Amino acid sequence: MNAPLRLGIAGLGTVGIGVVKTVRQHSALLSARTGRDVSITAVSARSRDKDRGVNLSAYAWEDDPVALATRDDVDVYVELMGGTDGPAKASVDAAIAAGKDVVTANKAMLAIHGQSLAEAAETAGVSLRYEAAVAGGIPVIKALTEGLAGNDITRIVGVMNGSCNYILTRMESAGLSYDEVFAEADGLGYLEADPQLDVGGIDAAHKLAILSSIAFGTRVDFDGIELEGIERVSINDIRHADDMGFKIKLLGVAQRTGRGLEQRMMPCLVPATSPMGQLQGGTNMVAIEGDAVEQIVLRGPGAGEGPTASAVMGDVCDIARGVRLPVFGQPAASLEQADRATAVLPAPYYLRMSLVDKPGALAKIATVLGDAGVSIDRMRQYEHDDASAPVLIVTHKTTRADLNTAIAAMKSTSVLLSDPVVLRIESV
Ligand SMILES: NC(=O)C1=CN([C@@H]2O[C@H](COP(=O)(O)OP(=O)(O)OC[C@H]3O[C@@H](n4cnc5c(N)ncnc54)[C@H](O)[C@@H]3O)[C@@H](O)[C@H]2O)C=CC1
Ligand SMILES: N[C@@H](CC=O)C(=O)O
Ligand code: NA
Repeated sequence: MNAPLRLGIAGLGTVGIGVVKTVRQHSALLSARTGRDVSITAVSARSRDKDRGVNLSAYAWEDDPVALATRDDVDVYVELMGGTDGPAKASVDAAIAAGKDVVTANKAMLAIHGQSLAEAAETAGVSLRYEAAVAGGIPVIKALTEGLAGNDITRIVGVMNGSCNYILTRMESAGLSYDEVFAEADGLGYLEADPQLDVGGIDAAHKLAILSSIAFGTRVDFDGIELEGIERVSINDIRHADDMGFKIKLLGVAQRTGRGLEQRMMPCLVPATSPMGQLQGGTNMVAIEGDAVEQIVLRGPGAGEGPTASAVMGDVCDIARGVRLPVFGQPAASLEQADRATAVLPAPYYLRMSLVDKPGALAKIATVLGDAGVSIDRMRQYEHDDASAPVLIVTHKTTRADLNTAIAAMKSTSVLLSDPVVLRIESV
């Protein structure tokens, strides 16, 4: 048996306690698979006295995560507190400076500080691993950095926030409004402490930024993501989209467009019968497309004690086995600063609009679309109420620029009662 691998764990919440339980339950399995005894020597969290349902008395306690990260009897610092800066960042910096390997689940920190952390870790010759940070229990980081390393990755598309998928699918199945389901999800503890991170698309965008960097050899660029949350998705949008054969998903898409990198996280339509369209509740799904492999689809739990601990322990096992990889799959110094590109590639779009119920209103809309070069694939008009007529249009593939031209022209026709809802349709 080789030297033991000693963990120091900062953060004893959902993920931290999951890791403590896994290390205990699977000690024989971990040593059989890695050839080393994997054990915990010290822990840290905000409150020492809190009952976490697990006896922690065998471990040394540190109030300060920086002190934990630099202890002589800690080989791997496991950061499971969260937060972009503050103690998480300070302690990871300290661990790297002290020559410790680091495992974290902190997507917010990596999405903002990924480049500098990767450079520091690689300069210090230590590992910085983060499988739990993206799509929880799904080994998507491992798939990209290792299994698909021989591919030129062409596109990543996925549902990466379980809370948003839960809200959207629950709205549909229960026929409830966004506000009602948001309150329900909050009550069930499904949302982050700051729910805006979930419903604003920010958490999912953090994850997309990390995946893009590995897939396209670029520096993590969270600010380059075109971002829109799910707060404005109404039950009507969900019902009408369903009527046209689509589901609404908070979808992340990253792809190379020429020399630029396009990154989007926003509500999109996907075919109702597609695997992505059928994704229910808090499950995540990521499709990766590469020139050699064509497409692979990974699906599984994106959050929760067990799935996240599973991902953390996968990283710990690699470190125990001596597997060392550049943080983002290639040396951080070689990552390119990509130009930002917006959605230039054409796609079909879905438009929902409310028109004045007067003769010729629909004809005016069709004319402005035609004038802008936007071709209509399908159209549906619903029973009108006293004053307005709801209309749905699915276009053929068009550029967002041409569609914007058409929408601007629509607004000056005086037949629109409110701004149209515009959603891109993605093929997955
Ligand atoms: N809960 C989940 O399913 C997932 C969580 N993550 C990430 O894992 C990390 C941890 O998440 P959870 O376990 O859900 O959080 P949590 O809120 O359940 O637990 C956080 C723990 O960190 C400790 N902590 C927070 N701030 C601290 C500070 N300043 N000093 C010392 N201790 C501090 C708290 O006392 C608590 O023990 C976050 O980065 C989160 O984004 C990633 C994937 C899934
Ligand atoms: N809030 C996140 C938790 C895991 O990253 C989600 O809902 O997916
Ligand atoms: Na993962």
